[in-house]
Amino acid sequence: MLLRVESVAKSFATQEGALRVLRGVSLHLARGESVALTGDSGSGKSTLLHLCAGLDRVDSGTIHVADRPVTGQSDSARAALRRGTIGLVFQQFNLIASMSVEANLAFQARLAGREDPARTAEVAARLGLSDLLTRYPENLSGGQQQRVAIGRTLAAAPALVLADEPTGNLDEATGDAVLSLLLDGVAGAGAGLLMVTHSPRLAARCTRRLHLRAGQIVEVT
Ligand SMILES: Nc1ncnc2c1ncn2[C@@H]1O[C@H](COP(=O)(O)OP(=O)(O)OP(=O)(O)O)[C@@H](O)[C@H]1O
Repeated sequence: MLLRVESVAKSFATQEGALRVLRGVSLHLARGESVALTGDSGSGKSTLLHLCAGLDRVDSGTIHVADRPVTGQSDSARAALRRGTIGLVFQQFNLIASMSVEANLAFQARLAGREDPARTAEVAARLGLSDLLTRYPENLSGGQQQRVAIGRTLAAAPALVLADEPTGNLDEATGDAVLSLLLDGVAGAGAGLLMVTHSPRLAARCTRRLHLRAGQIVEVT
């Protein structure tokens, strides 16, 4: 199993006391699956994604990615797992402003120890970025920037892609096109995708849909 989340609980301390955001969340995601995670604003979607990425710590429960534990690990061990196995795509494109598109595309693969110019070129071609390689992020449209962010992730060949509203900053038509590239790229690589989205329309394009309600997962069929 590529992603295994078992009975995860997470609270945040607030001025009104502990806010129990996740109350025993379990989910499984296999290779080749794309799973949409929907839920009302504040239901804990981003919190769950961050926990899966090892960017935050659970209160209780366990998370494994590619059979390796995320929970109960040191910050550096979680960072190493993230670098090697997980690709992150956020609503904010998070490109490195001082680097060209080509350097941005290669950056994560290098961090993962998997720099592969042929794969990077192929990903660039597939995402329609081949003519933009020498540009800098500030000279790209939003849709182009997000294609670079997705390309950067795919060029590193992660087993699991975690995406938080990856098309949230894009207009509908551009977002649809970018999501197609993300879904095709993940499926083509035999990876798995967990994608947070507000949009039932976008969620319907994934192979499976989960909904967070009152701190727990409900499967939507
Ligand atoms: N570091 C934090 N400290 C305190 N509260 C937090 C923290 N992070 C998140 N929260 C709270 O936890 C709840 C869940 O937040 P989260 O961002 O996971 O929701 P979400 O479902 O992704 O929401 P949205 O759809 O609006 O992005 C919210 O009430 C939020 O205010």
